[in-house]
Amino acid sequence: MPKVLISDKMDPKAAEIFRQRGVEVDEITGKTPAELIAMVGEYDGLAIRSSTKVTKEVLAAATNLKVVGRAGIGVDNVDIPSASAKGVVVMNTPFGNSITTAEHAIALMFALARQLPEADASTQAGKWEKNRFMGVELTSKTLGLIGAGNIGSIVADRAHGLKMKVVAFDPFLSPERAIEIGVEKVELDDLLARADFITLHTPLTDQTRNILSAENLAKTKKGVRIINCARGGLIDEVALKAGLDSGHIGGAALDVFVEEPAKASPLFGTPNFVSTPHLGASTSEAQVNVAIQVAEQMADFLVSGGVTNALNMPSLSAEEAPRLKPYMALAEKLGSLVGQLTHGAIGRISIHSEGAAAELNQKPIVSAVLAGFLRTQTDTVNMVNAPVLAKERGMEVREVRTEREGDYHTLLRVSVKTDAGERSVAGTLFGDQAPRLVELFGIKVEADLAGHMLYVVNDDAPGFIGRIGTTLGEAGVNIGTFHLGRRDAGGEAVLLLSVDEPVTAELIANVRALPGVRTVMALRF
Ligand SMILES: NC(=O)c1ccc[n+]([C@@H]2O[C@H](COP(=O)([O-])OP(=O)(O)OC[C@H]3O[C@@H](n4cnc5c(N)ncnc54)[C@H](O)[C@@H]3O)[C@@H](O)[C@H]2O)c1
Ligand SMILES: O=C(O)[C@H](O)COP(=O)(O)O
Repeated sequence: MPKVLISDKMDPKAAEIFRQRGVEVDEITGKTPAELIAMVGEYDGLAIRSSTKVTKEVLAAATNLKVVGRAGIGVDNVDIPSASAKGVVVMNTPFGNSITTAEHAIALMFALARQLPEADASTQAGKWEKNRFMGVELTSKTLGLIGAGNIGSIVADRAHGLKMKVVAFDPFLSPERAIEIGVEKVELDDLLARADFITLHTPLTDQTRNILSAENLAKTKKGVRIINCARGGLIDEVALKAGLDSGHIGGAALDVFVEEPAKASPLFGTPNFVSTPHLGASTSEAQVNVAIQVAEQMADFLVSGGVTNALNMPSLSAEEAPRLKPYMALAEKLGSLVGQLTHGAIGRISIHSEGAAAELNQKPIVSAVLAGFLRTQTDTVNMVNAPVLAKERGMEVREVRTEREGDYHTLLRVSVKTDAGERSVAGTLFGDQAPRLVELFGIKVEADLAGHMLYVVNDDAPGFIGRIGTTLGEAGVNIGTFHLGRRDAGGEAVLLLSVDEPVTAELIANVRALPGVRTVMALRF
């Protein structure tokens, strides 16, 4: 039974779903990195929010880990390259807390417009400072969105209801989408110059880090109010403090900080500064959503191989998984066969799906071919890291589909281009389930690729089969299956034998010494 650790505070629905789906679950929150490292080895899955840092060190200690599930959106607390290199799938729940976070941004915008936290503190202190607090209306003001994805577009929708004009800076926003969500797409400098309120909704990347730098803050309209419910690090906090102190910035509300937990920011106590402790996603509705989603996604993956919302692997629905599974087994075997039979650098690998195979999601099939191929070069490859490793090794990966059926109702062909030319192998599924090799380097064969095998290329001549049978018999090696194919009578022939025990170097030497033998190799599947 797979075992999952929930290491951050999560709605109880998550544990309930794991148990219902046959996944054992421990909930242990608040552990130090060292404590997490000591315990993570026993788990197949790790369910987290933003507190648990899934570092390279944690991943190195996670010897059984297959999946990290983020109940939320941001995955900047997960070392995704290290997870991919280790073959660990990383998934998030990209929509479960979007509305809640957008609402928090709107709440902070109101808090700034009417100085609600300061007015509340003063009133509860018995001061009744009615003349001290003078707010601004939101109606007719310009809201500048930096990032107009899921959350940014919900903020835009709510802002329209408040009769605000919305301008957006997002290099990846298409003009059509901008029209659809009712925003004016602008350049950053234009936004900075025009916005009365600015709200940030981008991930933290090398391009967005410090997007509100001292220089850019200086380009804003005097009195601008700024809200950040996305990630600390998008705003230069020192420059923000200076802008608030000088009065150029009329107010700032941060839900997220460069250092979290933020316990001693120089911004604390600054007039017109409002803060919350990373509460963007903290509503009961959002927490139930993300807990249910993450548990279902992780259970799907651990129990039936379905992949949803993975950041480092193609999606594969739990419904698709059973249909794709035999294809992935075939793809991995074909990849492994060409990997074992090919020597030297590979310039290009092509994966051609024909007939029924062409109707399927190709990404998992391609990943499986690459994993099978690269497993002959490295032990650490799997479906997650295979495309990355192939790229690192300079391999060009081509995907071709032909929906028309050829000789077989379904066929996968894997071709590799090396210095010696292009060679290909092809396989089908018998009864839509059992993988079978049907072509090997242009020669028709029909073989099951399983266990220990002996591959022989020889001259097609009478008596050869008897001689090889005798050689194996004398070595005490039992033959399981025997598959033959030949290019033409008297020409090149191939022989694929499955044997019950590993093929020894001595046996290979004995077979190689037989008359007419051109190539002998041991294969393992
Ligand atoms: N405070 C919280 O509790 C909380 C809750 C949920 C999400 N978040 C954070 O909010 C952020 C946005 O979430 P989302 O769901 O809207 O993500 P999203 O991926 O749907 O949208 C992000 C948008 O940023 C845009 N973008 C990327 N690079 C950009 C750049 N250089 N300049 C301008 N725009 C750029 C993208 O094109 C995209 O449209 C994430 O970082 C997420 O972690 C915070
Ligand atoms: O990216 C997110 O989903 C938010 O930052 C929420 O983080 P949390 O789950 O720690 O509240």
